[in-house]
Amino acid sequence: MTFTFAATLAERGFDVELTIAEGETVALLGPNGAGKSTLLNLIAGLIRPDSGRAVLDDRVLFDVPADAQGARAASNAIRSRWMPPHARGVSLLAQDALLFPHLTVLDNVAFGPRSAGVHRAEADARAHGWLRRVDAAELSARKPGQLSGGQGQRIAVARALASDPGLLLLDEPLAALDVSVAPAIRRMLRDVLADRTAVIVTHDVLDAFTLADRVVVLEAGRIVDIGPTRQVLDRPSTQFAAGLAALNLLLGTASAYGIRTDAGSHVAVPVGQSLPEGARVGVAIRPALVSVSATEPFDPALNILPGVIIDLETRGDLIRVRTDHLAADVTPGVVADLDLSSGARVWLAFRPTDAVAYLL
Ligand SMILES: Nc1ncnc2c1ncn2[C@@H]1O[C@H](COP(=O)(O)OP(=O)(O)OP(=O)(O)O)[C@@H](O)[C@H]1O
Repeated sequence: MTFTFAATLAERGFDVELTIAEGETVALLGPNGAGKSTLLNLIAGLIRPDSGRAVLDDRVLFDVPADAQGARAASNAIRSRWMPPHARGVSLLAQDALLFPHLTVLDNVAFGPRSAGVHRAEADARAHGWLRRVDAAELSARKPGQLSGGQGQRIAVARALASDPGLLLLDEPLAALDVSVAPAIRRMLRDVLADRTAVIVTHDVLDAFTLADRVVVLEAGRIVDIGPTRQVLDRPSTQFAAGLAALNLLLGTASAYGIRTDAGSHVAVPVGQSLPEGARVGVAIRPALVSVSATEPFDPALNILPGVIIDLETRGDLIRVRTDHLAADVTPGVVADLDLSSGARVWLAFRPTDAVAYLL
């Protein structure tokens, strides 16, 4: 069930190419408006690309040559191919479980196989099987109106899988759920996604780590980062991915003495770490390893960068001091002692050995 996809949609500034291996789950991350839903909707067949081609297990979902529209008008020589959504073998699970309100849970789950021509007894048997798999067997006779949010989402997953899709698309499946039920649903998804080809849109880095083999970071309709989950989040190449991983990211160029950041600062990296001079590099630093001073410290052993505080945010026992460059996690006592507040000018320091530098 390898899936290959390429599509452009000029109206939304969208231009993405992606291949997903059989059984692989890919997490799709990106800021609001990045094009995550557009990608899912193009795969599901809910919107048409200007150009592109998508193939799932040798079946062409769409094939729209770049000049198809002009050519059709001119000669009709180049034809687009377009498979309707219901024939694609793709299930899209939306954020809110959209179950048929008048059908029982069992009939909701059996709906897919029945529509595909499977006999009632067999469709019901499959539906019971999926309800057991999502730990919701006892809900089979209920109507959707009698379900909690978490129960509804379990049923929606069972329904999406009952039609045995070659590709499962999940659009923030945990976003609408209470934090108290999300862990159980995440465990269930981990179980059902284990050997399945799937794309999951999420804003939660925990989902990426627990559910996905690979992450794709979209920004402004393009892929800006792609790779194994740990690699992309441990060694981010975009501020967005760094933010998800709660890391500071400095981007720059390797010099003979360390890194020259794009903002013009010099940063020393761990001794012995040699990066080819002139290469593009990222430097990741955990906010907990950054200290804040109100006056410029003098310590040649530290990297020291200036910053202007943008905001202060409580994070458990610590306060995250976010500046225009780096963020630092400090105790409330430090905030009080230094009288830190938005707009204040501060100095941020970290040891070279606490930075991780890597080629981009
Ligand atoms: N129906 C539409 N018609 C025209 N443009 C749209 C439509 N829906 C979305 N867009 C635009 O396409 C771009 C991508 O939007 P999309 O909804 O795919 O982003 P997203 O990554 O899913 O965002 P979010 O995280 O907010 O759901 C945005 O610029 C958006 O304004």
